[in-house]
Amino acid sequence: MARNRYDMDEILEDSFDVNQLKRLAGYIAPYKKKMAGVILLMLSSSALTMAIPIFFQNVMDHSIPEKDMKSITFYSIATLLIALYSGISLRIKIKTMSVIGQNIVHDIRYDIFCHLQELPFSYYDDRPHGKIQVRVVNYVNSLSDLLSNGIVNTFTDLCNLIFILMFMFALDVRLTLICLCGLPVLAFVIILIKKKQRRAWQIQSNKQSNLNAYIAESINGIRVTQSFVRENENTGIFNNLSKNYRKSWMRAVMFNFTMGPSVDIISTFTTALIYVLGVRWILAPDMTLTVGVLIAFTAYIGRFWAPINTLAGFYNSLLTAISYLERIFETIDEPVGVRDEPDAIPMPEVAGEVKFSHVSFGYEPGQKILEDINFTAEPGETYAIVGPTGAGKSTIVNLISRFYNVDSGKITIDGIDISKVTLHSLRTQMGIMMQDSFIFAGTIMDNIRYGNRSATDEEVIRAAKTVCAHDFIMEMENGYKTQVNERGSRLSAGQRQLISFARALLADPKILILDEATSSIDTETELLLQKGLNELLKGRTSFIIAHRLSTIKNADCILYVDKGDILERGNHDALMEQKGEYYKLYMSQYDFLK
Ligand SMILES: Nc1ncnc2c1ncn2[C@@H]1O[C@H](COP(=O)(O)OP(=O)(O)OP(=O)(O)O)[C@@H](O)[C@H]1O
Repeated sequence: MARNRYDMDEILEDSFDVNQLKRLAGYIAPYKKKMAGVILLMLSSSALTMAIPIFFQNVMDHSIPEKDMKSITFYSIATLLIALYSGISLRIKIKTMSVIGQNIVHDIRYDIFCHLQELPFSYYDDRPHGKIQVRVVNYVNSLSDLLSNGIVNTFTDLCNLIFILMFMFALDVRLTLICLCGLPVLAFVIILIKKKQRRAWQIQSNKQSNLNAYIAESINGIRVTQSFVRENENTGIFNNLSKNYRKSWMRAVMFNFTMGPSVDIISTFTTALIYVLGVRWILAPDMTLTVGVLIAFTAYIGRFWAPINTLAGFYNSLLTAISYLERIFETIDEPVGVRDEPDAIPMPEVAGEVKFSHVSFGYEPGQKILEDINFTAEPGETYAIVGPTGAGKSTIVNLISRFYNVDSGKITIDGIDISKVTLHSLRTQMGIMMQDSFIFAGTIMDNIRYGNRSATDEEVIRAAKTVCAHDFIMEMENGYKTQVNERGSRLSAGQRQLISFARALLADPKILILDEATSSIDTETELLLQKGLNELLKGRTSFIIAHRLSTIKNADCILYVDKGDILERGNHDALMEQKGEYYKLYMSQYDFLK
């Protein structure tokens, strides 16, 4: 999917791919034994209930005329027992199938989530996150009914139909043929609306996705919305999207609603015809039909159309589910752009030499963000990357952690090409602090420990102390046990950065990447931090991106990047002497501070 927005529909598949159902069958397979048990149970109960109309026929044609109370009592008790057996079977079916249905839903959702964990940043860059959520939550949920009831009901109803037809044929062939006349009419209705119905559900799934995307975006952007007093405009956009969703849903569901009434109309017509002809045959001089047979037969007609109605319902849910399945499997099939090569080896413990050799990269095909980048950071060196906004600084460090693969050239660590090692072994040797210091819902302790799950409380506290986060944490009501919300909304931007800083340091990495790590920290804290930082940078290869140049003056090497190219390189003094771009940038900040 090229870049998508909340108001852009996703591309709709034209023809239905049967493989999707095969894949769904793969999820159902582990439960097939239990399902078969339920189907058998339901079939036995149906077979028994099927005998009830025959009981009626016998009572009407024999027991009542012959005043045989014994057989009437027998048929009554048998009918009661059969009803009891059906009730218990139904209860077992509902319970078992609900559990199985929810298990399958869980399995599918688990697979999508696992896959999402591996998908490259570019996948998330390209679409609204709400459109991803809707697949994991709503679309998968929508399969639940189909999986818990649909499949078993379809099997049992198909078998029921066969049973019923056998009984009906045994009772009266002519009446059965009249009843069957309705089926071609129903098939014609299905063929007539099938294509439109499928498309309507696909459109509905798109509109639902758009609406979800906008809700997610609005929640994330609520501060900006309220700051710029955009509430009314946003409500208007939401209103439109919601109306579009309602409209698409109404249209899709209208097709579904066509099925039930069609079945009803067709069944009423055939039943009426059966009554008319049946009564005629009863009244005929040769009396080719008895009253008992007609009564028993009409009881079967109801049972004949009931499964057809459920099958039509199943067909509806199948068409609905298919439009969701397309999206679900599309997500699961999304290629993991950055993944371990089949022969990837674990990266041995590194000393920390990072080398870029003729590296070029662009986020989109044909676009160049970095062009022929070359540099070598020796183990333990601190590299600062500076330059104007959008120059490509974050892109360089993202490539070191292999969040994206390079288009050409190579990046090596200690001489080993990073594309040839496992991502896990590579990233566990890096401490990365990105621009958006993401805070997860949980305690502050958990958030710092995210960098190293085996760290003790003491180690967490030591890391926090080093980055000067300890004091503010201790001032909070529960210290390290204080609960913070997702995104850390109750923390200041600087506090969030300090926590992420501690998280990166706790990983005790050989390679440290700090992307704008100190941009929201006040100058006083930064000075304090600098001391701890200097200690920590010792023995680690570090890449620091900073707009505030005072923080990187001591770097071993400063790369001045602009438009994806390294324009200047050297330490602070050398670059100042050069009186080039770095000099201008530094002086402009210096003048500004004067
Ligand atoms: N995910 C992305 N998809 C497409 N283009 C991107 C993506 N991320 C960044 N870019 C583009 O790549 C270029 C370099 O971005 P980058 O984030 O590396 O800049 P930067 O130097 O770190 O900027 P800043 O100082 O503002 O953080 C910019 O033109 C930006 O628009």
